[in-house]
Amino acid sequence: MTTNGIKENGVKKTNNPYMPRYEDLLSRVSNFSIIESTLREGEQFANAFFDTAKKIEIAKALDDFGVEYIELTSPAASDQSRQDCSAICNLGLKAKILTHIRCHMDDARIAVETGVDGVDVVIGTSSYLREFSHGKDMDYITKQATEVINFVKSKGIEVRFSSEDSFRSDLVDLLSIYRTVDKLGVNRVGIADTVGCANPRQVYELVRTLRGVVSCDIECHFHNDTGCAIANAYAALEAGATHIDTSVLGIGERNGITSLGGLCARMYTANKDYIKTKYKLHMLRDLENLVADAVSVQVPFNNYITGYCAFTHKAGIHAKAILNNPSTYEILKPEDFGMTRYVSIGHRLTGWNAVKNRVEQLGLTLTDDQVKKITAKIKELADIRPQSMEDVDNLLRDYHYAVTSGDLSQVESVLSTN
Ligand SMILES: CC(=O)SCCNC(=O)CCNC(=O)[C@H](O)C(C)(C)COP(=O)(O)OP(=O)(O)OC[C@H]1O[C@@H](n2cnc3c(N)ncnc32)[C@H](O)[C@@H]1OP(=O)(O)O
Ligand SMILES: O=C(O)CCC(=O)C(=O)O
Ligand SMILES: [Zn+2]
Repeated sequence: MTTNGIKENGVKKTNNPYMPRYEDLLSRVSNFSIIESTLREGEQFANAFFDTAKKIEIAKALDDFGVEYIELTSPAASDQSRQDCSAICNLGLKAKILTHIRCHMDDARIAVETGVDGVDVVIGTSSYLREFSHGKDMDYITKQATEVINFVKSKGIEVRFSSEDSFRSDLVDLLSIYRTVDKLGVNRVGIADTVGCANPRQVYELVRTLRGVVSCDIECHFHNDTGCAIANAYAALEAGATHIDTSVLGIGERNGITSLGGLCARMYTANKDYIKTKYKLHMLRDLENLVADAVSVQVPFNNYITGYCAFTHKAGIHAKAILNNPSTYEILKPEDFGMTRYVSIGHRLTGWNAVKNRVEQLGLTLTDDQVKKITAKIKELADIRPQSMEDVDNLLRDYHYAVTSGDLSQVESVLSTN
């Protein structure tokens, strides 16, 4: 690794603190592609059933959003899956269309006839899957992969080879098969955290090691069983991965994979302009609603970007600062995603600055001292039950009316404890 003042490849580096570090040169956080797998991994979600029309609607929406690749269910899964794959290939979308198959010639023969731009080939390399899934050893896998890859390449379309359950596979086996398929000329190799066991540090190390072994692109696929799917995707990009698999709302087998929206949120913090230029972020909400509806789930309340409270500020200390400068408590700008900010004031954690802002929004005029008094009243009421915005607005209007009337008994009546 390059570090200042340390010899690398026999060359002494100068001790310049501004010199780019090796890690920075590896990083692809500002230069990566999304392989959107709602129509493949997402179809493995427990609730998912997409008919042809729904698949086409989702594929078009993903294409509009700007993802670079759309991955579809294996055409070997069923006759309708094969027909749907061809139908989506015929849509003439900007995104490249991929399908995902087992490392098997039977599947490969069907896949190349669908009109896809590329085929994602996968086979398990961990001892679990070698023993209990397909039952093949590494020699057999290598032979089979060679045949399938050469066949797909002979059709002039992209091919990716991926090792399922990469993080529970033997590192020597992994690097050896990746090196072999790289030499065969695959477009990408894939690393898959199939069971969601990996953490960002392990991901960084494996991807960085692989980056030194293959010259092709590196795709990564992360399951979210232990909550690391987005962080792992970020770590992979930092280590030189070029492609990340996502699905809308993260739907997939078990509790799913890196979500498209979550990845956008994370990458926005790394390079806002890059993400804003590449993807139509304001379409995210409609895209998520489309998929949520198709699989009969609600968008989670705490979803990245589009969760109902993702841009709601509540505590008085936050509200004051947000009203002065939204960057104080917002790393994502809601307007960049077609969302709006909301300051909630009808509760006992509110503060006079937030209430004053609401007073001004309503076009009322109160002194700071008066705002503080009515804030105390809001808190008193909210100690009993939360107040809706309408409740608060009515109270503010009543109080304003009372103070402008000059009738002290009316003022006291508004402020008094009932
Ligand atoms: C981690 C992942 O998500 S990988 C992608 C998962 N996607 C899918 O499974 C797609 C949907 N699947 C299907 O429709 C079916 O499973 C099919 C059509 C692929 C296969 O169906 P079947 O022939 O009935 O086999 P079944 O599903 O019971 O078992 C899988 C077979 O593939 C073999 N296999 C499993 N993984 C692989 C692989 N990556 N490469 C080659 N063969 C494999 C298994 O050994 C087993 O073979 P067997 O028939 O000799 O026992
Ligand atoms: O093909 C791949 O890389 C990933 C397959 C998959 O869905 C997984 O391993 O979880
Ligand atoms: Zn998966």
